[in-house]
Amino acid sequence: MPKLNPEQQRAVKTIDRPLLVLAGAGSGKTRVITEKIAYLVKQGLPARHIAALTFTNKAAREMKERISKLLDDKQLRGLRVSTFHSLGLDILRKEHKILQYKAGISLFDEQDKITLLKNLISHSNANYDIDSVDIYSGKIGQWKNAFITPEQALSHASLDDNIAAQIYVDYTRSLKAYNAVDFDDLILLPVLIFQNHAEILEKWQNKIRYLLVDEYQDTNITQYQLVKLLVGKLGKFTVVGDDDQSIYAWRGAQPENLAQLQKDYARLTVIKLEQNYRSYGRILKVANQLIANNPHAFEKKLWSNMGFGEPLRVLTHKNDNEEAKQIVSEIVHHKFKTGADYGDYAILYRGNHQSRLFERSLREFDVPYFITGSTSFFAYAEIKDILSYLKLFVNPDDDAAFLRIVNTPRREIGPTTLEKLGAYANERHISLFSACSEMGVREKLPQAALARLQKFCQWTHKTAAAMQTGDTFAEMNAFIQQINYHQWLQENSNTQQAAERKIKNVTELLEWLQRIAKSEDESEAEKGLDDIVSKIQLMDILDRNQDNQAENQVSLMTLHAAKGLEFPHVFLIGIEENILPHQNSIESNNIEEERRLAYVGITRAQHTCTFSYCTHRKRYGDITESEPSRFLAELPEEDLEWPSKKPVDEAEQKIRGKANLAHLKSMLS
Ligand SMILES: Nc1ncnc2c1ncn2[C@@H]1O[C@H](COP(=O)(O)OP(=O)(O)OP(=O)(O)O)[C@@H](O)[C@H]1O
Ligand SMILES: [Mg+2]
Repeated sequence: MPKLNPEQQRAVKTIDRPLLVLAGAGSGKTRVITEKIAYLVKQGLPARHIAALTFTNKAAREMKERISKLLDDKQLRGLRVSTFHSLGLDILRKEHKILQYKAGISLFDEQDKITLLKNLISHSNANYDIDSVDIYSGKIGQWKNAFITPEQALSHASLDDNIAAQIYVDYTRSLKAYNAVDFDDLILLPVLIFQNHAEILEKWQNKIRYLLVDEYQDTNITQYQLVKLLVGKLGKFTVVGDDDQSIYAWRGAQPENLAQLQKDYARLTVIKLEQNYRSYGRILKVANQLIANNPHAFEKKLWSNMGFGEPLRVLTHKNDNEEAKQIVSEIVHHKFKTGADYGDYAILYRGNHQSRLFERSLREFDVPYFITGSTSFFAYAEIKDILSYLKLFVNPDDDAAFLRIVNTPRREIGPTTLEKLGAYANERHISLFSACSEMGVREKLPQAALARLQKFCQWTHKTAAAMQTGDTFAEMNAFIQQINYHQWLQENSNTQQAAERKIKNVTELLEWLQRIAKSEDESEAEKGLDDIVSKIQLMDILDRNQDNQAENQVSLMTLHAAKGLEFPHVFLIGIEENILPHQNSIESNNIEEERRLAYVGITRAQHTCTFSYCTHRKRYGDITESEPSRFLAELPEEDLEWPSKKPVDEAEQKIRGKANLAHLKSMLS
């Protein structure tokens, strides 16, 4: 490992006061975090008192890996390196009683949330509009991220937001009735607990005596509250971030949190790192010039002594099919010429849908690849089914799980029955499962239908008990047999092949669950069914298939997913108006965030960075004309190369015109 530079060393050794490391891409911020953890342990602070927080499981995993090279197993024991959300889940699972939650809390994902909201809307007499369900859902998320409770939302909401605020109140009440929380609650509820119960806060402050946060610019208001509460007045923390890489405003991120730190902690030390160890100088120069077009609250410099490097290429294509083909063929040739590994290449894009044509070309060329964040294993119906059963065993009040599997496989429990049951449960503010055993429901449902429901409930109880007391995994296999699930999959698949694939997925899920149960984990010794289920639920929501990439595969991912990573060769594709910058951002005049995204993309590159755009592209079934992104015109002309001159002279002229204009402007100002 090369030595840390003096500023990095200062950052590692500053432990007696709050510290902010504010620095550009590739300057070693994440490295400071990992080295600092090792330093703290070697200074005598046991690892179990240290927590490091990141935003994705992938980042957490990478960080753990880096630290394990610096410390041995014994020194590492109890170290907490996790996402904000899994720390929140941990707190909630230990302290749920204070909020009158029962053990076995269910975690609702976005789809569960929408289903619940729709259900509330359809059973309510209030003036709710089913077509606005996405808007309500978004609003509720924004409130939770801004640390606004339902009561506060209701009393402060504008006329426009009033209905959403009412739904927020109902939604919160229903979640509680189902013993469920949503993703945003994983931060919000721990903050509420800490704010209202000093003794619990003190316990956690004692547990976590030093806190480190990576990518701090992406914290939202509620996350900042959590950090503030945990570190207390002493402010034993290190946070690192880069305001130019703030790309989660749409999820409530507040880059202002960087400035806020200075106001909240008078003793805050700010360290800036200026040397970039990742990229060739030219890549850095191009990135710096692009981001200079954004206003800046903090002045940062960034230089590299890795050598200047070749000009960055801009490839133009006549359509998106060609783009995919040519880039894949470039990669194959380049690899052949230089002896690089496929793992050295990354194809980055603005939206997930852009990966499709590339996948096809990669397969045609027989190039191994890995897509981060594509359709998740957890999105498969059979996986959702089995997980819903398990969720229901852990928490019978989980209505989302109940509805998913009460009639899968078929039990002759139809929509009319469920509708009547739902109306009754809603009236009484209880879960569907509880409603089945109430006296009052007898008047609402035909006897035969109710008998079938009750039979299902009894079976659920019995199986859940067996799973909790007996051999969990043997019981899991047993229940899947009892419900004849494999046969049901056979009957409900179009081909034998599809059925086999689904059965294989189920087997894989069971193996995975077993691995989770066995995996040694920082803070938990016991691994009951509810532990396993909550772990896998969070994995599902956070990860969406970001799991173990094999070596020697080309990486495909969105710019958002690429944050924090680095690759020798980067292809930034679809650098076109309405894609990057995204159409929505153009319409809402939010170009700065798009520029930061482009900056994140360019700064992932170590040796080469190639841009590519098309003059025509298929959108919504039609061929439409595409214009190169305005960001290309903001880049220094002398550092770009346009190899494919012929077919698009005109477009290039246009860009060069703009580039000259930008150049002139920058000279004049
Ligand atoms: N002092 C150093 N000497 C040599 N290499 C270093 C040094 N510090 C960091 N590096 C290397 O530089 C690269 C970038 O470091 P790191 O990922 O920590 O940067 P970062 O500031 O977190 O970047 P980003 O803003 O993209 O998250 C890594 O490959 C890291 O190993
Ligand atoms: Mg980093």
